[in-house]
Amino acid sequence: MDRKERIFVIGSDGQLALSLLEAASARNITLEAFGPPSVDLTNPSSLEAPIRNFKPTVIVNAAAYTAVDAAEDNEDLARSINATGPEVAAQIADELDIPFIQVSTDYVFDGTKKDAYVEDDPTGPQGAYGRTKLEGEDLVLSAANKAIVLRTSWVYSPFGKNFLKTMLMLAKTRDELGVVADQVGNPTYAPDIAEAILAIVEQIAQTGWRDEFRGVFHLAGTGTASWHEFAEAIFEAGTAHGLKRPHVKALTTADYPTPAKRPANSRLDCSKLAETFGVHLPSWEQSMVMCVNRLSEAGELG
Ligand SMILES: NC(=O)C1=CN([C@@H]2O[C@H](COP(=O)(O)OP(=O)(O)OC[C@H]3O[C@@H](n4cnc5c(N)ncnc54)[C@H](OP(=O)(O)O)[C@@H]3O)[C@@H](O)[C@H]2O)C=CC1
Ligand SMILES: Cc1cn([C@H]2C[C@H](O)[C@@H](COP(=O)(O)OP(=O)(O)O[C@H]3O[C@@H](C)C(=O)[C@@H](O)[C@H]3O)O2)c(=O)[nH]c1=O
Ligand SMILES: [Mg+2]
Repeated sequence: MDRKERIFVIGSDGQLALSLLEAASARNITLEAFGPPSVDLTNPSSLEAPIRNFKPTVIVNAAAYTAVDAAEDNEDLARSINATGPEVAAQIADELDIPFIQVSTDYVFDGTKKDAYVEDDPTGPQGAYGRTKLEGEDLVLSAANKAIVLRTSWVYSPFGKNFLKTMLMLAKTRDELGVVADQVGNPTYAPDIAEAILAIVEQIAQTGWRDEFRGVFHLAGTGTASWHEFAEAIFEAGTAHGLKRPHVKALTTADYPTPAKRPANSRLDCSKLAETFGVHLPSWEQSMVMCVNRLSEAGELG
């Protein structure tokens, strides 16, 4: 990486922000992460001074309102964090003539497609979270010429809240639990997303900006799972660390009602990313085992 690169990250303690901090520090890359109250997407006027003072060569937005069910009752707040705040950040990037990387979600799709989704498939969010994230994609692409939207899915990591950590916590107290088996997607390890973003930044630094970099790209872990299969694999990995393995009943979506509707299929075809940037994520099984091992080493499984 060109040592002159300076990466400004919006969001400081989420799964992706923490993964970016770790990946950059391991590689000696200048990257700083900024969150509320100093950089607050609900207060877009807070963005300008910290960004300009930092003199970034690229901005990565790793912040979002990610509480899928709570978003149903808080859509205005979700919109300010997922859409209108990022629009202002993208406008600033455009004024500085630097790339702006926005992270988005598989939940922009309605889930009715049989095959994996490609970037220009029709969207159709099923809930407020997906709706506001889709608005964010459009606003960012309109605001900044050098805008890259990376849609990822089912993110897990040792950090923050995620499905993998929820399952490992439930395994401590439950002999049996039910998990939906009729929603399929691509589990994605946040540290893998962070490595991919750094590789994209490096590619841009090497070749200079190219028109083909602008637009939407799918970026997800390799391989498919249902939430039920993902849970079973997590428990299997846990047994290597002495965790007891609960029985996992396969549920239908109707058996597990939630405020927000989720897509039945949200598998993402990531070939455009591989063709454009040469970036390909590891298999989710491999990364999931690394994540469980890491939690164990940190004493967080006991
Ligand atoms: N988690 C997932 O399963 C998936 C996530 N994504 C997308 O990936 C990206 C990263 O997600 P992930 O790291 O998992 O999210 P997290 O929920 O782990 O973190 C979200 C981050 O956003 C910050 N944030 C919230 N509100 C504001 C605000 N008003 N101003 C500035 N920062 C704020 C939070 O800060 P604080 O803690 O201080 O509130 C937190 O650091 C997001 O764009 C998300 O939509 C896409 C697909 C799946
Ligand atoms: C905890 C739990 C969940 N479920 C179901 C509910 C849901 O259909 C599915 C996943 O549950 P969660 O609520 O943990 O995951 P969810 O919050 O829907 O995860 C999503 O987050 C946002 C931010 C994204 O962008 C998406 O890509 C996706 O990762 O599993 C069970 O069936 N049993 C359980 O015990
Ligand atoms: Mg959730």
